[in-house]
Amino acid sequence: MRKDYITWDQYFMGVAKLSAMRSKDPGTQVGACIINAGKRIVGIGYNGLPQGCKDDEFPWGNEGDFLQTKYPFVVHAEANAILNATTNLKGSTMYVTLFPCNECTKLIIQSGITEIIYESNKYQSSKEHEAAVKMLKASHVNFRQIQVGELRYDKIT
Ligand SMILES: O=c1ccn([C@H]2C[C@H](O)[C@@H](COP(=O)(O)O)O2)c(=O)[nH]1
Ligand SMILES: [Zn+2]
Repeated sequence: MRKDYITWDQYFMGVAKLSAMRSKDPGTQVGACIINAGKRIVGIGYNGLPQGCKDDEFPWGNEGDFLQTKYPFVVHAEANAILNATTNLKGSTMYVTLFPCNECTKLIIQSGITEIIYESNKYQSSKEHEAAVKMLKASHVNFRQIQVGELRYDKIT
């Protein structure tokens, strides 16, 4: 039997990372993968524009006038994963490449997801992060950080 197979955490975070690679955002690419209690993938998403909004007709910058930035337009990866879900999400787990913002946190809680496994926490000193953590704790949604590193395509044969 092979001994160097990947763990469930590496597998599902790997799927989230693969999903993030579909993002057109030049700044931050985020991917999310939701699994049910039976370790089946039930939702997947990345940060991108809503249906019908063409990637080359909207701004991708992050500075200047609000309407000239991506912020009012991009659907967050977690929201897309929840909206793409194929089943009820009660008791499910979300793997996400970036700690969810406060807005995604509300959706996660309301959808019934009870665990978040994330990798990057690059906005941990923001007020949004503080609000997200406060809501997650109040709602008893568990969260933990894992580091799985870079996806290696040369390992796929
Ligand atoms: O919970 C989150 C938070 C952010 N995102 C997306 C939204 C944007 O496309 C990028 C953030 O861009 P920055 O240039 O790092 O400000 O990440 C998300 O999908 N989920
Ligand atoms: Zn968000």
